[in-house]
Amino acid sequence: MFQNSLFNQLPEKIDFNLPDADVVLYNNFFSANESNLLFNSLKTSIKWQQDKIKFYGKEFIIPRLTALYGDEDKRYSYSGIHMHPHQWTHDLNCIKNKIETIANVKFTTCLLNYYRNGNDSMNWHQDNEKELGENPIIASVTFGETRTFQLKHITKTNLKRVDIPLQHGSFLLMQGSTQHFWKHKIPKTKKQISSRINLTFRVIKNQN
Ligand SMILES: O=C(O)CCC(=O)C(=O)O
Ligand SMILES: [Fe+2]
Repeated sequence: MFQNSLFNQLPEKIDFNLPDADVVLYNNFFSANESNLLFNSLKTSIKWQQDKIKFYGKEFIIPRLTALYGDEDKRYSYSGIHMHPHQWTHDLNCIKNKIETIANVKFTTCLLNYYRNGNDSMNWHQDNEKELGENPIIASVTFGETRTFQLKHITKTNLKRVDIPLQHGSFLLMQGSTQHFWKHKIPKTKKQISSRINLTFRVIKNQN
């Protein structure tokens, strides 16, 4: 306990005040100790897979590993990949409960990304699938290596790109009109870096 209180940094809230968006970052939302434990546990216990996507008739291997967990009745499709969720685990429920106190919603689904090294990445996109509803709320948690999260306004090209380093134990919350007006990505880096686990909690509306 003493060690924790001495060495752990306090959570820090940063509101980016972006036009047409609501993006807030909490650094050190999870303590260093909690983050280390969760990183190691998720790395080995999550059922990671590597998917292929079809783009203009050609197949591409996605440059990262992914996994879908969540409520059993909530399927999720993105980039032509249809995923059926695995059941919530103890780790995921702990993380979900903690972020729900801030986000004020009950998340139904968690899409996880495992970036093995600097060559793994995610291209520009908006999380605006129709099952996420009109104004998607996306809660993004990072464990492991810091990667840069880039945001770019879709129509106001005079606005500068925003680069946000997402650190071990951080929690980024995107909501409101963010997914209508801004796209985001995780670029590759030539730096020799180790792996990062990202969890994006989402609310999937009722499906038939
Ligand atoms: O790895 C990240 O921080 C971004 C993940 C993301 O944008 C997504 O899963 O939709
Ligand atoms: Fe995304």
